[in-house]
Amino acid sequence: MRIAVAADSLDGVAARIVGELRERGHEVVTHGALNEAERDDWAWACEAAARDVAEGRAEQAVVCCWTGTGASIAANKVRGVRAALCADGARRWNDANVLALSLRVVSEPLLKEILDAWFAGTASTDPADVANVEHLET
Ligand SMILES: O=C(CO)[C@H](O)[C@H](O)COP(=O)(O)O
Repeated sequence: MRIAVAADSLDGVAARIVGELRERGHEVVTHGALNEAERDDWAWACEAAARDVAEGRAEQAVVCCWTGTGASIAANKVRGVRAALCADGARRWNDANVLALSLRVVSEPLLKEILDAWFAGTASTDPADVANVEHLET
């Protein structure tokens, strides 16, 4: 899978995310502090990763800032993106296509668990769940 990853700093598990995804066989596109050619402020970096998903250059994205909050806000302003701030059930109930992480809170062991759960998860096909997700596009 092609995955866009954005972070506003190299603190915490930021660089580890890229390594973990590559070890799982994914192709990674980097933004922000992970890409020296780009602006590293969270509002710009996380929007760029979200646009990769919305415009078909990536299937999923992982966006990070210190709290994860700004990352999720920046990603969710992009139409077609459903960013979840590291929340239980995000893939199944919300068909989320962007994972937002807090670099402050997430340890390396927790990062591995989150990435395993995220990429093993699939969206619910229950009509009520599908209707909720479709309504987000309207
Ligand atoms: O969590 C964040 C935004 O939600 C930022 O990572 C945090 O505010 C730090 O930003 P900066 O390094 O630019 O001061």
